Amino acid sequence: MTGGSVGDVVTRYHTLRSPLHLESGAVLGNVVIAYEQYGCSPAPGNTILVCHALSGDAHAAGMHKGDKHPGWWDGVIGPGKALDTDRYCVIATNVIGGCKGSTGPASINPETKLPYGPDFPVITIRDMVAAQHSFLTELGIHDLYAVVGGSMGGMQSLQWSVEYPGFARRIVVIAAAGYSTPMHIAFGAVGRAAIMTDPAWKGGRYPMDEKPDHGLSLARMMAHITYLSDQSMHKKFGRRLQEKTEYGYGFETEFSVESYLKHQGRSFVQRFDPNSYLYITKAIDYYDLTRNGSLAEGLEGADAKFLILSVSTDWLYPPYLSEEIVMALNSLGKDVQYTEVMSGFGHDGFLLEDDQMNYLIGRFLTPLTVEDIMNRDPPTICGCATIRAAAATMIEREVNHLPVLHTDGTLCGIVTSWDIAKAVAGEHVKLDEIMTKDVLSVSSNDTLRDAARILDQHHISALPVVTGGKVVGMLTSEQLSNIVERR
Ligand SMILES: CC(=O)SCCNC(=O)CCNC(=O)[C@H](O)C(C)(C)COP(=O)(O)OP(=O)(O)OC[C@H]1O[C@@H](n2cnc3c(N)ncnc32)[C@H](O)[C@@H]1OP(=O)(O)O
Ligand SMILES: N[C@@H](CCO)C(=O)O
Repeated sequence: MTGGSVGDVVTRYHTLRSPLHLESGAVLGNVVIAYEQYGCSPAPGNTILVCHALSGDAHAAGMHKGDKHPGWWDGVIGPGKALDTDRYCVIATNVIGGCKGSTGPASINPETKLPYGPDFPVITIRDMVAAQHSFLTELGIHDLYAVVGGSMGGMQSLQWSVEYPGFARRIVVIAAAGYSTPMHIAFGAVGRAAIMTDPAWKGGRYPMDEKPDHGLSLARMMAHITYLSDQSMHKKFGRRLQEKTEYGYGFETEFSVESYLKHQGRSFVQRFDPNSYLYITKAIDYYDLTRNGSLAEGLEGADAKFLILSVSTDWLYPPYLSEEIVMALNSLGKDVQYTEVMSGFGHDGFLLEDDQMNYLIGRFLTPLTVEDIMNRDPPTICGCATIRAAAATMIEREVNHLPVLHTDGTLCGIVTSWDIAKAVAGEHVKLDEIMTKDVLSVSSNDTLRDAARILDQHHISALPVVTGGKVVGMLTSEQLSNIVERR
């Protein structure tokens, strides 16, 4: 699926009119939410909220003037892309606790006129979602077509489904989990230790021009390894040596992977605040929808259609964590679709596999309808015709089903090749004697899932497509199976 870009964009800022009552019991006032809005104007049922991962922000798509890279999910958001801005209003926000415009530890505490630093209250994924909900309702948005997120964004998506059941009709959870595993917590702990043991950290009360960048850089270097895969690292770096760029243990050369990680560490400290890293990784570690006993109990209240996606080589959020979500949702009878995306990129695959993300998310958000695959010129037969004439038409047009029409062109029945075989055995002559009069049909904008459900429930293999009483097409189980094979 290709598509255009949303073009030049700007980040906007909204100050919440009401204070946030956080899960810890703390109250956070004067909360600013940084956001970007793309595509259509928000209207009931057309707004999609995009939730970012650990180091993401509100700049999900388009270009900021002067930047060399677009927003972090530009490949999936835009005209004709999965998050189709010709069809939807797409909004991305920066989470509270972040450092890209929304209120976080680096924001000025109105009481002290100094950065909050360690005085910033502990925040959770639930608090992030509550802030998004307050923001949206203050913008006059009281429902969502979908919430879409990867990694920590996927945790936010899941939280949306249980915190505000029914507010969002569709929930997309990518490369995520219903809880943080001990391994997640372990990586978070080492990253936080790297920051807090940096002498420049000063208990979190560091001057903004003397941040513990060394510790933050180390935290990012380690975390970034978890976003890649053994396969992608072999391919990207191998054992290549390259000229040393800076400290390299005194050797004249260093491995390509060393240089890459140092680059990622260096560029990360330019755009991220160490205290935000502490608060957000802690929020990720605290995330646990199983805390009331099981994931199924944690998801019980959810009211939405779900798409769960995992990445085959993701060893930070391995597919089993997504499969657990799917099994929990299935056990609750929820409407859930699941795909393991085949990718060598590891966890960050959800940021790189644009074609697969566009296809899978696009098909879920904007499902194929009957009109997309129906036979638009189906042969029909008049109810006054003979069985012989119907048989001849089926042979000539190589079909097994014929919608039967009244003289005014409206549908009055359907006859199948099996009906005709029975008729010949029973020596019937008139169509009226053998056709099915109580005809099941679909409309052109019904989804293929709904059509497939009718075919399956009634053990039939074709459905006339009817608009205004007139037959405008024909959908057969063969067309549906062709679609499945092409997927
Ligand atoms: C998901 C969210 O919510 S937002 C967060 C998304 N953004 C990030 O995580 C930023 C850091 N993460 C990344 O860059 C991720 O790897 C991705 C998925 C976003 C981008 O992946 P890729 O397109 O494969 O880029 P890659 O990871 O190779 O990094 C490319 C950069 O590394 C540099 N690089 C590549 N190899 C080397 C090397 N051997 N030595 C030094 N630098 C190197 C490139 O020059 C390039 O520099 P740039 O950052 O100035 O563009
Ligand atoms: N690499 C992305 C995904 C992490 O889960 C980020 O830094 O946010």
